[in-house]
Amino acid sequence: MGLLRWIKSQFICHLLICYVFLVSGLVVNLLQICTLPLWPVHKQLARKINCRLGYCISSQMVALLEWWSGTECTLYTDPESYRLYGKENAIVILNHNFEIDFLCGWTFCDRFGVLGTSKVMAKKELAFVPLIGWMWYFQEIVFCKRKWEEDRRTVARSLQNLQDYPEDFWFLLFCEGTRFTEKKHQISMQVAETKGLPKLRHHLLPRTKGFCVTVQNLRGKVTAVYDSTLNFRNNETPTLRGVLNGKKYHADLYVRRIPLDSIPEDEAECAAWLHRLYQEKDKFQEQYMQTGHFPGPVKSPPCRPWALINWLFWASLLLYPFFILAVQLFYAGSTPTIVATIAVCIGASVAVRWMIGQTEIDRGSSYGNRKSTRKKTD
Ligand SMILES: CC/C=C\C/C=C\C/C=C\C/C=C\C/C=C\C/C=C\CCC(=O)SCCNC(=O)CCNC(=O)[C@H](O)C(C)(C)COP(=O)(O)OP(=O)(O)OC[C@H]1O[C@@H](n2cnc3c(N)ncnc32)[C@H](O)[C@@H]1OP(=O)(O)O
Ligand SMILES: CCCCCCCCCCCCCCCC(=O)OC[C@@H](O)COP(=O)(O)O
Repeated sequence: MGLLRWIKSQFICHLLICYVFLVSGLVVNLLQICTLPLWPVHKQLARKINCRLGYCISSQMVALLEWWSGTECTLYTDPESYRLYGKENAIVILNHNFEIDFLCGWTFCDRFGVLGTSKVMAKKELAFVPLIGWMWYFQEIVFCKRKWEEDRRTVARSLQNLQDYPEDFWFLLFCEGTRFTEKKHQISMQVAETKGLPKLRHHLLPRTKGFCVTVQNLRGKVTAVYDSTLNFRNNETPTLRGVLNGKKYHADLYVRRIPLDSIPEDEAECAAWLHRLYQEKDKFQEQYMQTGHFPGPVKSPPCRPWALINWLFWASLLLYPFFILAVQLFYAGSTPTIVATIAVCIGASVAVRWMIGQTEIDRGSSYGNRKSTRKKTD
């Protein structure tokens, strides 16, 4: 093992990275709370400030992926579409097979300058994840309970709020609604069979309600759907824990730009359109499995320095007082103070482990583990 790899795998490095992340995150969350009085007075300014504050948190994770683990993210797309990325509002559709798929998504957002404004339809449970979930509240993320009877109104309302959003944004939808597992796949294919739909090998059957309501409510604001298919080279199974340990992964993302105007307005047709899209996505994944690459030319955006600069800023601000405190404690600290400090470190470490646990598929929800049935209200 090289020296650098050994250093990256050391607990003390993880502790320092997580310390910067936790403390800066709390500071940012606090600053976000301070913007609350601004919302009724100057909503657009409050939104712009919150985008930049949010960037301070999410870009630290991007920096971890790009600069710490050195993960390579390659984009397969056509040059015509490439010119528009980051310059228009878009709905992004992504497969949901990997623990760090959201992080690769964030990396591309950063490279196209839309990380601060990036949005997602997220399960409600994530709203309670410290720092990230709290930050999302101020970034107007759309939360859903994955219970359509309750979501249909709240989701539509949150989407309508984005109609006057002042900056370009990407709205991410994992239409499969949950991460891929063999069991969930098997069950969703039984559902596909009862609906007379072709079987998918690499995807769960997409849930169409969220997509249709998104298209309906963002029509006029969003100009395109970016159909994105992600995979990792050499059958890598990336984890956030691996990224923190400095492990390098190789992500390949295939993106097709589809004008929103070409998506049917009628709900049933829109749902059928999404099913067809997933059948195509499945073929792209099959091709990737066979050949090791997606169709289309490679047009990767360059890595930008801002995520690293942001991390260096927070690190220089927060690590110096941390070291002073540690030295003072070591030389002059009383036993109770030392014990209390160690307890705080252990607490912070447990908190970060819990947050990382949220990304782990093995600890995922049971959503999609059985066929859900719904009373026909629509
Ligand atoms: C150039 C570069 C391009 C791209 C770069 C890539 C990305 C960057 C972009 C942005 C980044 C932004 C942020 C990223 C950061 C972090 C994100 C992290 C995580 C958040 C993600 C999540 O939390 S995913 C989970 C939440 N989201 C969703 O669930 C969305 C999808 N779901 C839906 O749309 C659902 O419809 C719903 C949630 C709106 C409602 O769900 P509900 O279950 O109540 O109803 P459904 O209608 O869906 O279900 C009933 C119907 O489904 C059939 N059924 C039953 N059982 C199953 C089964 N097991 N599988 C499939 N289908 C099933 C049932 O028969 C019903 O059918 P009907 O015909 O009656 O409708
Ligand atoms: C630089 C700092 C490093 C510190 C690491 C702390 C990181 C905490 C990150 C928490 C971010 C949580 C985002 C999780 C996204 C996710 O993957 O959600 C899963 C859902 O889609 C579907 O859930 P499920 O139904 O369970 O499959």
